[in-house]
Amino acid sequence: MAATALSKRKEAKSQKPPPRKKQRNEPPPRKKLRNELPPRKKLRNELPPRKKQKTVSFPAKNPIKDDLISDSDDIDEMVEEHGQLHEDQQHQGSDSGSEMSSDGDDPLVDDFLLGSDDGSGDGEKGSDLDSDSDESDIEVKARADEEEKVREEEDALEELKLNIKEEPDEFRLLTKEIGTYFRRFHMVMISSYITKELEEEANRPPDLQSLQRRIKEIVRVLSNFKSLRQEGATRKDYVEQLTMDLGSYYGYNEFLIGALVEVICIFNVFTHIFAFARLHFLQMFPVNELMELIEAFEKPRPICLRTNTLKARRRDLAGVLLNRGVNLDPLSKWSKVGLVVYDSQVPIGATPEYMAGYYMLQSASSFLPVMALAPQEKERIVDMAAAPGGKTTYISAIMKNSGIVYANEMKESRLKSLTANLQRMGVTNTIVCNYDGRELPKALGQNTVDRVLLDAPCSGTGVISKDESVKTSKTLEDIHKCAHLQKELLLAAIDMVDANSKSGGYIVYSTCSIMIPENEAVIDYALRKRDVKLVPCGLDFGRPGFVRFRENRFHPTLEKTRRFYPHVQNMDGFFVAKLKKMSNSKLTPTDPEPSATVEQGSEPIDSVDITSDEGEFQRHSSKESITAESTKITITVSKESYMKKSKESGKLQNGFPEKGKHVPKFTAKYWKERKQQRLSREEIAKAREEKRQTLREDKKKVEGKKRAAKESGGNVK
Ligand SMILES: C[S@@+](CC[C@H](N)C(=O)[O-])C[C@H]1O[C@@H](n2cnc3c(N)ncnc32)[C@H](O)[C@@H]1O
Repeated sequence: MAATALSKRKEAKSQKPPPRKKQRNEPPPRKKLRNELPPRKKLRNELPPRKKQKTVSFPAKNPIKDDLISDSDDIDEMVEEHGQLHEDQQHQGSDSGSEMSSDGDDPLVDDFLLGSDDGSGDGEKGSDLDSDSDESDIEVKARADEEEKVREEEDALEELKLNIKEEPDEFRLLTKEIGTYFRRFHMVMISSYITKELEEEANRPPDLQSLQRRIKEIVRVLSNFKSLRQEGATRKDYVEQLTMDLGSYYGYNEFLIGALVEVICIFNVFTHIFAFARLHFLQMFPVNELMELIEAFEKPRPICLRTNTLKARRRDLAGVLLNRGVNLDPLSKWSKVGLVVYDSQVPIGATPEYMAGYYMLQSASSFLPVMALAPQEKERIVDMAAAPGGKTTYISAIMKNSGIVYANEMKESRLKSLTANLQRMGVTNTIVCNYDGRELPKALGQNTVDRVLLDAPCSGTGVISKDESVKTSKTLEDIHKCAHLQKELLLAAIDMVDANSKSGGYIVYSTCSIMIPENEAVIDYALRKRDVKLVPCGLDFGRPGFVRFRENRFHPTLEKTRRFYPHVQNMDGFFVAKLKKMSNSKLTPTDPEPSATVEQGSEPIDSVDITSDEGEFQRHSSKESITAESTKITITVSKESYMKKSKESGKLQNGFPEKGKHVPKFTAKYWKERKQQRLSREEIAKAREEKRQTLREDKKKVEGKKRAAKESGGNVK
């Protein structure tokens, strides 16, 4: 019966003009809900605020998903417009921009209760009443009363279920732990209900509406955990459930949604002054930021174009395009050549200006690595992974077509687009190569070029809005593979650069991935394997790179790298690092601590083939190594012990431990040892001070002698 009543209502709704939010948040049973749902004001807090688009707002790709963060902005207006909305709905249907969720005093509820004229189930019932029937008025009324009674009973049952799993104030997190909790108190029915629910949910296709409701609720609880938490449930329970629900709702595989949660959490944990330990992660779970990131991946980024300064000036180009009906603006104050396109009456990739090579269609994030590279005229530069040439053509433009750019692309099929773009843009200083980037040092020579750009092949986890398949296609193994290739490519890039270049000696590494193993871990690896140091990217925005990941500690200078996020900069997720080559020596420098040299009789750390990411040792400039040698202080770990340790603890692969293996690399013991090494530093300082003291005394003696000689009128040698 309840099903019939509900389906009637649904049928009726479907005949209405498109009431967006109404459809999504199909109202729970009517009368009861009106009284029991929390007041609408509460809802404002439960939803993460929508990040205002900086330049241009785009239509939501998926209005249902959009709703998760947009509701909060609209609620106030909706409250105010309630009366008006109700009227509008009656007169024109409900396609007003002001939609709301089913929580709170939904106008929909009133609408229904008042018996809308939309041909809904009630409408049908009304038409029954009005029809020419042989039944008397009393019989009809009695039947109606009876039906109403039955419906109320069914509603009450429904409501009971809803109270258990859906309604905000009565929200219950279904976890096995909670099941156990109830079992402890012999509440067998509830316990088995929870277990059954969890099992059933795992086996059926995702119910988007209830997932959406639950996500909202968990977000709300996590935002005010102390007062809203459910007895017996830990924050971890909520976070785990949220991660799973976000995965199902937005269509991510388990690995990737977990990785996103981690990226956001690490950032917040380690940039908050009070967060000293990873444990704090759950105490300050940045749920709003997570929602913003995930939502940002659901929306396209602004369309941008880069003026080709070999052929045009931005002002002139903007004028011509405006005349063609392209609505645009300068991209941002950090770029002198970028334009952002709001909308266009012509296909922006097929205008005569595009064909003539006056501009390149390019995402804003793609400008960044080239800006960091800062090419100089007449230099020799390598673009190691160049197709389709967005960055190569920018480099050549900055160089004003002088010098040489080696534009390398391994995939033959992609050479076409690369050469076509080079031609279209009027680039004449480029040699196109077709090598595996790892072989390039052999082909072009070691220590022969001024700068290298490695815009590395990557997992693409920063560009989910462009390629949704990333959500489900990427696995831990893919990240491993990418990271491995990236490390090899980066070492090759470093090997090509001449550290003695008058104008250069730089390597820029970038990816459109937000995975730490593809970014910070790769740079940290290079720091350990070559004589390079990180320098500022020259980009005064973006977030600093991570200096820790799980049990890893990266070199502290990793904070000079830059991360860009769709929900923060309204750009694709991106990573940029700039390295300066300090010497052409391939000998990997030793520990950064000036106090550290290698144990007598053991191989240098550098000669260990570290295929994994774990940076137990951080690199140092050759200068530091010299200091280290001169101080002759012993390091605590040899190659043998390193290998032994790796074996014992299970290797980290590209920053991730092998499945099922926990790798406690940076243990308390390790840090204690480091501290002890630091004590050695004090010894060095003491030695230095003693030396200075001796010098001062020598100087005094000489001065004394001078004075004496002066007084006696003689000379002192
Ligand atoms: C991120 S895309 C480069 C985009 C390009 N820099 C641009 O701005 O237009 C990475 C490129 O690396 C190429 N690639 C993959 N493996 C490579 C390797 N081993 N050596 C060189 N290039 C490789 C891919 O075919 C792809 O074209």
